[in-house]
Amino acid sequence: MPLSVIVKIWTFIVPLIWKLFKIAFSLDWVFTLFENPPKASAAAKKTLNVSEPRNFDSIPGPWPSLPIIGTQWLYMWFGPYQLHKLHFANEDKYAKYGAIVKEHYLWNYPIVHLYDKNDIEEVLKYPSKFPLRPALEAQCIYRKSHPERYKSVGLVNAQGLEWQNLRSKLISDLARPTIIEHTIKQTNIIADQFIDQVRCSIVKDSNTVPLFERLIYRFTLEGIVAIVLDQQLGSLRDEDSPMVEKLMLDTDKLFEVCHDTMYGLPLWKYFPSKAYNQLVECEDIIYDVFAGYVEQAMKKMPDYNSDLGHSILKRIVAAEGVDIRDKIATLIDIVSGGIDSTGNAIIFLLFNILSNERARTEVYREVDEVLSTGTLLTTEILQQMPYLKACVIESLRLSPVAPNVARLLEKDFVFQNYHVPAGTLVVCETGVVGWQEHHYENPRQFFPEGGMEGGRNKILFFPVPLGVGGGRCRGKGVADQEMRVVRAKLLQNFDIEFLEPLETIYKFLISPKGPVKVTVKDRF
Ligand code: HEM
Repeated sequence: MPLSVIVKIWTFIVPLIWKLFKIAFSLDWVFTLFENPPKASAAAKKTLNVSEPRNFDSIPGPWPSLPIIGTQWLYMWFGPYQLHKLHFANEDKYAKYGAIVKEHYLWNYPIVHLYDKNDIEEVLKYPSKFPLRPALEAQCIYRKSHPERYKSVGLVNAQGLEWQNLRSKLISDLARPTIIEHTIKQTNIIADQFIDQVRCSIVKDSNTVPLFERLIYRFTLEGIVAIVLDQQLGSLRDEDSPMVEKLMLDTDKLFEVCHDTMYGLPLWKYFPSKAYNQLVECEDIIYDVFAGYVEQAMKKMPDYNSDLGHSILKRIVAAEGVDIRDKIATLIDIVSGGIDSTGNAIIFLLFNILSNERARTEVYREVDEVLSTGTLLTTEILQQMPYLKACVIESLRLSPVAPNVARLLEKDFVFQNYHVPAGTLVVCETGVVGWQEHHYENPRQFFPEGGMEGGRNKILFFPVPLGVGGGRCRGKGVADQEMRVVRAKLLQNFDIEFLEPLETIYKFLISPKGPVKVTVKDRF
């Protein structure tokens, strides 16, 4: 056989057989067809003027962007990604396309993902008067259609001057260290009730605690209600509290439906969809419960004017120049923003510590050294536990709860030598940055020493898990305090084992996919 025929067979037939083999065993090939054209060859690159920013349209990303649905097909039943696994999808896009990726939402609206630490820092630290955050459209529509309850779309959705007014008048105290320090006694009381409730829930022979994660969310709900609303719901004292159970399910569901209405096809705009109806139901129930608390507080207003003390509720109720509807909505946003976020972070923290032999030993050593049974955990005592603090930082890096922060650009930027115009929606993928190998050795390993003084985590800007700049999370102090107190008390009292690895699911936040299976044994 002539050599040319052999070469032809080799270059044509063999790849064809290989392709057929791939078709038979996987559908991955379908997606490779839709990826952007191959990157320029080295020779072609030489001819490019690298100092000239490249065109916005040439930003790499999944392809094609179809009429109307853009690249949303990626998340449909036949696509490679799932909306409830968006955190993995966003990591995969980084691996496939690099540090900047462009997708197209409905009507081909572009969304740019940023994966470079410096680009992200540039966006989040931009000295903006009013950082522009994309609002939850379905929630805004619901709130606008209820003017008897909502004057505005609420703190988490408001923009510009309206947002600044709400933020400065209503939630600046939430981040004040003196106020947070004052709330630590309350957090201790709630944490002790939580420990008692865990103890009562241990199943005798197996030492398992059914629905462990629900107990954690009850703790964060009770904690935030005590700190922000000066009340106790009593759900950690009374096992059977249907109202609290409903409230927790509804705040959890609210995150899920916000996720579905934000990332899924917005059919709810045109038809009365299930997701939108669920959003309405959750908002109604949460509103009714919390409005009741604020009304009770309002009745005591004359006393409040004379002594606001350290109470966040009293300060919010007494704030001048803000409509009462905005006060109620802000209290709702604070409380619902603080339950699942901190609850998820506590579960991830426990899992990361207890499934790492070195961290587990060190943490128990520190707890035993610093705490004796029944100690009230004060800010000073917490400061004597640097390893605990480092575990919180490291766990938020390894298992971020809020894996990205979105902004609408206020001016033109150049990222990765691509021109990105003002008005573009960029998603800063802070979670993926925390897993990048050029920042961390073994980034998938839990390594709390990295978060300690002089440790490797210094290279990243820690506040990112809770945002940076003007729009950052104001609940950081509350979350940090709750995480440290409950974890210290849990490990002071119990030997805990996770029976299975934690699976995660994306419901606006990254959450553990329950049930979380643990065994819990009394240490003393
Ligand atoms: C580990 C737990 C938490 C995480 C990871 C977290 C994360 C975040 C993030 C990433 C943002 C957006 C920041 C930005 O756009 O730059 C945010 C905003 C917010 N968080 Fe948190 N958060 C946590 C706990 C809490 C708690 C306990 C509260 C309430 C006490 C809270 C209340 C809020 C509020 C009210 C906002 C909106 C601020 C605004 O729009 O001005 N968060 N949070």
